[in-house]
Amino acid sequence: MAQALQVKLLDPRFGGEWPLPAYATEHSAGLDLRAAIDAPLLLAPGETALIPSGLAIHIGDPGLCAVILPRSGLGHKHGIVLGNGTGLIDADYQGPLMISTWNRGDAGYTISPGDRIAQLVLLPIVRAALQVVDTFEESARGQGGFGHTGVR
Ligand SMILES: O=c1ccn([C@H]2C[C@H](O)[C@@H](COP(=O)(O)OP(=O)(O)OP(=O)(O)O)O2)c(=O)[nH]1
Ligand SMILES: [Mg+2]
Repeated sequence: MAQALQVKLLDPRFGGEWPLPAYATEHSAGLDLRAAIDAPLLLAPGETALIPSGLAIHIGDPGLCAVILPRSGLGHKHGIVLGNGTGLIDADYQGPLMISTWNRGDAGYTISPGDRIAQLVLLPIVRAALQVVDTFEESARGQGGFGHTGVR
């Protein structure tokens, strides 16, 4: 069962030379985001560029968010990941979806107009109603973290 999601097509190439946003396979979790640029963009090693997706969404439901994630092929083979790690799209955001694209690799990479350079995943979330306390009920983990359970 798919979740209705309002989307504005900000770039006129959608519905023409670019198909409407769609999931690549029947059970893909991510909706690929395209580089809505007008000319090829060479990202030098270490360089970051904020690339428009040509889309705007309005999630609206505070029980949902969306995240922008790298595509594994671009990330692993070409070092093209996100400058902000993971993009979080708030349910009340109505602006253009932007992709912070970072070349973490050691070779230049050229992004062409319309390339699918990242992906969007819609996720359920729970917002916290914070309760300030002085102590927590002791848990087995306590304050252990950052590898305190070892690696083997
Ligand atoms: O990769 C991203 C990350 C965020 N956004 C948009 C959607 C999101 O709802 C908004 C704010 O994102 P975030 O909260 O991460 O940025 P901020 O630095 O906290 O900005 P703000 O103070 O506007 O919340 O920016 C994008 O378009 N792409
Ligand atoms: Mg924020």
